[in-house]
Amino acid sequence: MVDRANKPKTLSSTPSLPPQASVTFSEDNSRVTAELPTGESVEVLLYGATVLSWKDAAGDEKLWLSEAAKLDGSRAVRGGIPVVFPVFGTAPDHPQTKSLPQHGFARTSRWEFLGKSTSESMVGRAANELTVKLDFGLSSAAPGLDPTAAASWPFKFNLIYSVTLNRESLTTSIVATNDGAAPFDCQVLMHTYLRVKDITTVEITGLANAPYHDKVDAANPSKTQPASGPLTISAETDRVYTPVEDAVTVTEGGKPKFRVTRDNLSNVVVWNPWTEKAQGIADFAPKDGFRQMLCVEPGAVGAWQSVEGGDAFEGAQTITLLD
Ligand SMILES: O=P(O)(O)OC[C@H]1O[C@@H](O)[C@H](O)[C@@H](O)[C@@H]1O
Repeated sequence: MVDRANKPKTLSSTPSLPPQASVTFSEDNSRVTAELPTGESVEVLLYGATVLSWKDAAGDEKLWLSEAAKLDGSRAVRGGIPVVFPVFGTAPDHPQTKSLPQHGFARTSRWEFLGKSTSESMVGRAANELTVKLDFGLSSAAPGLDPTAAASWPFKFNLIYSVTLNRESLTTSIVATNDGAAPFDCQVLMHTYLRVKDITTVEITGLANAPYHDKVDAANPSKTQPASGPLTISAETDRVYTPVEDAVTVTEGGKPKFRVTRDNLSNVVVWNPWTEKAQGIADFAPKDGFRQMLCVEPGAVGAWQSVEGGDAFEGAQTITLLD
């Protein structure tokens, strides 16, 4: 074989397809799971469009889910991220929503999976820009709508709920459209159960000077968070904050763990049932599981959002992993 001085270089191999996120359904079509090629994953139950699980590339779970949570559509899921709409808690004095069950009907309706969008077309993007978005829908005409909703809330509405997984964050966003002529009032909240290792070493910052409604202290509910020092949890805590800042940070053992950023959601509820309350919640297990959870719930619940016919309310949270 003649050795040529200017022999052509070996052709680089044919460009392979960029890595893609996978989206799969459970056999019974009750759940959809998305996984990035780098290993991060999110699992959503169509019942409630409830995010059940969010794992990082190492497989570490970021959300708390009760061992006794019902996942068969018989009741709202205890854990993960239930969607609260159109009422937070109950509102006996609010004529439009007074007949609705606690936290409304979005978390007890079966949503439709509308589709996925991924970053697969974004050739050349860095691995940390990989993303997959799952869209879910629920409307007043949907077959999966909780029958109590149709009976108690006679408005024409359309909800789109999107769950977006990135390598280091999870975003959930909602668009609530009024498809009818009559205006409706609503409240929206994402009831996120964050998983922690030991609640006694958890600190929450980003609430300085925030007014809050203390649901545990019925006699004296209107308070303000001090200007300095983090919030720590050492007893039943159930507070509706109206923070000045648009993000709260959760640290554990002195290390930043989660940043929860709100977009057009002016409140954040901080909830931990602690010992006695956890005992009384039938689907809360194990009973000392309150030590491994902290609810940080971005929402628009301090006031009613009035949505005119043809208009929409939009809000989102992004939870970023800091550790
Ligand atoms: O038991 P549920 O309906 O899921 O509600 C759990 C908690 O949800 C929180 O958002 C409320 O502030 C608490 O008051 C409530 O106890």
